[in-house]
Amino acid sequence: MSSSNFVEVTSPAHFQEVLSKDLNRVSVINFWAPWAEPCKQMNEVVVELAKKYPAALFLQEFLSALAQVEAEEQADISESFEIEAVPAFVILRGHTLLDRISGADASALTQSVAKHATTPAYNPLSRTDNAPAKAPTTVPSGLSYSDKSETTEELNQRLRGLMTQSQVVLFMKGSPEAPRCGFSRKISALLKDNNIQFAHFDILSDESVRQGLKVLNNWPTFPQLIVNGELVGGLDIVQEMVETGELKEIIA
Ligand SMILES: N[C@@H](CCC(=O)N[C@@H](CS)C(=O)NCC(=O)O)C(=O)O
Repeated sequence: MSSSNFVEVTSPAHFQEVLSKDLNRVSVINFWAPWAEPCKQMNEVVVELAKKYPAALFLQEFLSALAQVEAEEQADISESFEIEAVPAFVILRGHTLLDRISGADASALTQSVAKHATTPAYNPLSRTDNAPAKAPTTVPSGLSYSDKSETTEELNQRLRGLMTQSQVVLFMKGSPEAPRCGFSRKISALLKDNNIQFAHFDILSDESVRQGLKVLNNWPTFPQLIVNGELVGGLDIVQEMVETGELKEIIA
């Protein structure tokens, strides 16, 4: 049995080359990192899907870059698909985006692959009617704002409540046990290593909190560490404050 539909991506050039070989072929890109526990389970799902759909291509994109501290070292491929946490999946036909799935949602991935890998490619040459050609489906990027009808004032009040739920609160992607971004993984390990007790909030679970905190704290990224209700900073600042002993001072 051939397993040539299961491919480890080695570079952006390799990725482009593989996709360009057959523009009608459906590809499933698995963005994963070894330190993110949910990826292990999803990798197994991907192996099974690759067996079930031999005509589709399953590309494995190992995101060591998301685990690194320097944002500029982020891999080009994950950046171009705006991958902000692992695991994440992108489904393409040729270079056309068909769907994206964020998180360890095995059933959403299975359903999406079943839908796209078995739908024949749209081929304008075989059309027999005069209906206008349909554009490929655009899929929500997963970045949509929460549909809660909350005023800015109410949101800020909720954010202040979350920021003061404990002396030290970490707003992060995922949880300390299952971080979904390298920066969040590093900061929670740093706090644990320094025996700092902290509460955490997964900003990927609430888009209003995610966007609202950026504005309220005037800080564009996560993680955000809050001490005594005030923003201290992200990973770089906290790392520095641990080294100088300053963090322990403000917590004591
Ligand atoms: N140098 C930053 C790195 C953090 C960072 O770049 N975070 C990005 C990627 S996880 C982020 O939160 N982007 C905004 C977002 O995802 O909403 C730090 O010290 O914390």
